[in-house]
Amino acid sequence: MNIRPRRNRKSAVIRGMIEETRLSTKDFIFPLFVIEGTNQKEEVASMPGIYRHSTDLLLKEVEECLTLGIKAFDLFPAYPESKKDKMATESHNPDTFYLKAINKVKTTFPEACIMTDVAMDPYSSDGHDGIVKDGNILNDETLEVLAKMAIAQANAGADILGPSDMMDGRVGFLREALDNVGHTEVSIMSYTAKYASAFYNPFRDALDSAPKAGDKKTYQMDPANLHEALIEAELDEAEGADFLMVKPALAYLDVIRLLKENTNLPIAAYNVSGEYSMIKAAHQKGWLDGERAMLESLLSIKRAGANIILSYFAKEFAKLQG
Ligand SMILES: NCc1[nH]cc(CCC(=O)O)c1CC(=O)O
Ligand SMILES: [Mg+2]
Repeated sequence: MNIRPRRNRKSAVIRGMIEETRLSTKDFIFPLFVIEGTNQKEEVASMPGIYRHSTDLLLKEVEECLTLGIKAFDLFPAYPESKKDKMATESHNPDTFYLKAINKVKTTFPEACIMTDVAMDPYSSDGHDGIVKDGNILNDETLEVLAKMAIAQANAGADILGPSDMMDGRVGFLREALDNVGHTEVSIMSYTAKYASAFYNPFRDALDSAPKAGDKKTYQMDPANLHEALIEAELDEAEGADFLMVKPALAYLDVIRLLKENTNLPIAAYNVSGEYSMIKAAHQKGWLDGERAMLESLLSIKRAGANIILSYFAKEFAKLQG
């Protein structure tokens, strides 16, 4: 034997030098849940360690994360049922707490990068990402609502908008709507390949946003499909997306790799709520080492080709870098 791969594994120093993939706090976007009120901090039952914050406490959380090196945040609002309707009207009410929270965070911490979510579900009495009519999700009518909320979020100070709804044509529609009102600098991170996944349930608990009837399979992608993601990617790129996202991440590492190899745009991956919760739950049961499982899964997402990772583990990861 003149070739022994184990020689390159013999010490921590050598292993460190030949590491092909390295995670950095700069890779992360930290999703945060926002609720109305003051001095509110509620743990999400199915996401240990993750909270819904009122704006005042959200500012403290953002400040702490900035100190740890996390500079990018994705804000999601949780609304009570009383604020929801079929048309998601509250999403573009200029006085709504979510838009005010975006503005407050951005003006308090101008150095932070603030991403927001463009989709109807947190404000929809149907719990769907689009307008529901006779059990169908209307595509083109939904685009008008998305454009209103996108402009409202851009006006509030969002740096990056994240359309997470999977309506066809929305990236181009939003790009034009934003440009028409002068928001040419606001970026779009498209949820390009978003699958109809079982791993979103804890998020829907956090937002109380589960569909009231039916599922999301007529707009979110079928987990069986890989190449269909390329169709979505080509369209989003042509429509002016600045970043392409794959979601979820761990069960879709092949999709991350495929998109990475087929675009020059940066690729983001969303390490979703269920991926977080299953590691936390197994750790709580003593069935695996949660910290190692976290690091290994985050590493796999980057190794697959993601430039950016949206993850509920972001803060925990940053703390470990210490
Ligand atoms: N527009 C909805 C939206 N935006 C982000 C997530 C999921 C995020 C997560 O699970 O962490 C979802 C859930 C869904 O599509 O039902
Ligand atoms: Mg699409």
